[in-house]
Amino acid sequence: MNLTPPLPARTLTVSGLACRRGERLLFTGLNVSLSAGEALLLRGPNGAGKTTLLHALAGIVTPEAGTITIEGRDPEARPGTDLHLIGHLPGIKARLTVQENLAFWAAINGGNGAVEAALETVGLGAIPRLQAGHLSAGQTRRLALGRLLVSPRPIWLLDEPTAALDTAGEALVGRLIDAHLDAGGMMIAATHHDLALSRPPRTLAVGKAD
Ligand SMILES: Nc1ncnc2c1ncn2[C@@H]1O[C@H](COP(=O)(O)OP(=O)(O)OP(=O)(O)O)[C@@H](O)[C@H]1O
Repeated sequence: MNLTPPLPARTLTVSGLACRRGERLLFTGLNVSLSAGEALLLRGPNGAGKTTLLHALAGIVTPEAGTITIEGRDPEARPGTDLHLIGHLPGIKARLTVQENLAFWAAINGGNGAVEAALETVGLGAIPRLQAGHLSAGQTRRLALGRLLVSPRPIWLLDEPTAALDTAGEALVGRLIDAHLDAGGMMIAATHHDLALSRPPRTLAVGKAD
């Protein structure tokens, strides 16, 4: 699958990261670095802090300590413009159609407008005019994944990307990530499941050591 053009190379370096939520210090001293073409799976039990780490990487949670450095990014660019965060909440507008949702995301993310191709790829090509509020859980997840395709960005942060997906959907996620890595992107996913990737990803245990 060749979905994305060559992506601008980035290096992500996390040093001594600590994150707190309320009274709880979720993790401390977290170090990892990732280069173009690499994938990292975040592992840990419920509540360990995987989503919090993704949000810190996306710049929407302020760490308690440590640094997150993205080398290669345009220092003039707005924060977050070289990454996608696909979280538990799909960010879909229920009253817009399937096609309108992706067109909306392409427009606000400065995308390439390849909405029809993206819908075909994620398996929603037959229902572009259906209101997104009527989609099933798995179809909703597929539409959220379509956002990755209409505005290519080098860093994908995915929270349980296979949630609600059937077997074919799980394979689709693997192919999308493989193509993204082949194009020079990087991907970090919080997941309790293995992803169907062609090359074994690195893993990082998130949570307190005690
Ligand atoms: N805004 C918040 N205020 C207070 N506590 C929070 C907040 N957001 C998350 N938490 C708490 O932080 C902890 C870590 O949550 P997080 O969602 O990062 O875990 P996770 O490892 O992704 O879990 P899961 O595997 O269940 O998705 C949890 O105990 C959660 O209740």
